[in-house]
Amino acid sequence: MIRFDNVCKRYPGGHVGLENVSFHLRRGEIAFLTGHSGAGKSTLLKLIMRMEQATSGQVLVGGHNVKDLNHGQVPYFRRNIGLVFQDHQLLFDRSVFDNVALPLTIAGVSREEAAGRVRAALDMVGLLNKEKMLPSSLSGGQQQRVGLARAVVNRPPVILADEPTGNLDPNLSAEVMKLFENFNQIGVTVLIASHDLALVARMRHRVLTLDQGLLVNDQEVA
Ligand SMILES: Nc1ncnc2c1ncn2[C@@H]1O[C@H](COP(=O)(O)OP(=O)(O)OP(=O)(O)O)[C@@H](O)[C@H]1O
Repeated sequence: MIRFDNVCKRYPGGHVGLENVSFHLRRGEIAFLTGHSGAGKSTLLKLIMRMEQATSGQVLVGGHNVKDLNHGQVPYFRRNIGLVFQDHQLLFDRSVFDNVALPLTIAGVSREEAAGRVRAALDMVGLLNKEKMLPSSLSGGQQQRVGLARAVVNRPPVILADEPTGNLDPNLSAEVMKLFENFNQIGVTVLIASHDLALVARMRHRVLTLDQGLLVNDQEVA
């Protein structure tokens, strides 16, 4: 589903983002991406999203080489990928419902059709009874779950998460990780960047480890 073949990324000024990285995340797989600050985790996720382009090597997502996408195809390509961030980037003057509906509104889905999908997504993250509330009245863990519902409302085949539990305490982090596992169990391919090594170890999934742009470890779970 996501394949990197000898991918190098150099930023202007010669900064190394990634150095000769190769791996294959199969359809329906779940994996973590770890490494110290600056190791290249965000760079790797941005290359999958085509927010950055490889300097050399190939990035394939769903069998498509992302470098072949033209400007107009990129927004459609990105609808296949649900994104979850540490700071969840919610709109604080809109209700939970409107926040989750946003990707559907942008895609031109009617409000009636959107309503069913939004409620299904909120149900999956356990927030069905909060749809009319403003994000500011929710806890940090609940806000992160709104972000997760928004990421999956389009039913994307892939979810990418960048430090999704960075601001959460250990119990809430475990709850959010459980939700990623639930999505994975219904067939979604999931890649989660996290520097929380203890949490990653407890989850017992494949771990890709970056160090100064190099993929130094790719550990499958027995
Ligand atoms: N736009 C950019 N221009 C120049 N260098 C960059 C740019 N973005 C990232 N880098 C460099 O690429 C390297 C990898 O950065 P990246 O953000 O991918 O690391 P990371 O593992 O996600 O770090 P963190 O955990 O701190 O977010 C770093 O040396 C960084 O300084």
